[in-house]
Amino acid sequence: MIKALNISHNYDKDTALDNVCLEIEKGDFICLIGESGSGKTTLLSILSTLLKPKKGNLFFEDLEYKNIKNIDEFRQKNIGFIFQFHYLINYLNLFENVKLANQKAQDKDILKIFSLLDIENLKDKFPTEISGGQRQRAAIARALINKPKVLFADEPTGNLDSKNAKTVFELFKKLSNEGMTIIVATHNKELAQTANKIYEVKDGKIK
Ligand SMILES: Nc1ncnc2c1ncn2[C@@H]1O[C@H](COP(=O)(O)OP(=O)(O)OP(=O)(O)O)[C@@H](O)[C@H]1O
Repeated sequence: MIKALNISHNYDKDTALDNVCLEIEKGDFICLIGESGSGKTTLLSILSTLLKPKKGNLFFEDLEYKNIKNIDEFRQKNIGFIFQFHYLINYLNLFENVKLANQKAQDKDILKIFSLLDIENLKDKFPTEISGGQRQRAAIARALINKPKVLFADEPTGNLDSKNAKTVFELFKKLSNEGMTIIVATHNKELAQTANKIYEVKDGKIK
């Protein structure tokens, strides 16, 4: 699904990623673990096309990223993102937040995803009226509405209690079993065990 060849990156002088090679298969559920500052977010940002690497080559299903003509369309079709902070819009209810991410989405499809995440009864609530775990599930619904081939998540459970965090990882597992490729950066080594592959990032390299 994704192939990274000799990816290096630096922001200023210090190396953030050093010659990383990685192959990710369709349906993989991968956790990137490692100390703060090791390079997880940088790697996730590069793999998800948000950040252009200084060196190396990246392929998505044999298409080289630098040959992608319309990056917005590419992202919309293929890639979903979840961040530590949900970034939902407080003035819109949960249903409207998801609809905003895909104006063409059918109402029934939004409700189906809400039901999968067990938040269908919250569709009319605003982000300020629900718990952190519920907000994060709504952010996941927003990422899923475009049916991404690859879902990236950067510390998606950093704000959640252990029960909600476990639910989120179990959902990732379910989605990967259904064929979605999932790549998650996390500090939580215990939750990382839910994944089918764990890579430790250390000093900008994959150990
Ligand atoms: N925008 C930036 N400008 C300058 N240096 C940066 C920037 N973002 C990251 N870095 C540096 O790049 C290196 C890798 O950072 P990165 O955020 O990828 O690590 P991380 O493993 O995700 O850390 P954390 O677990 O704390 O989020 C670190 O040395 C960091 O200080």
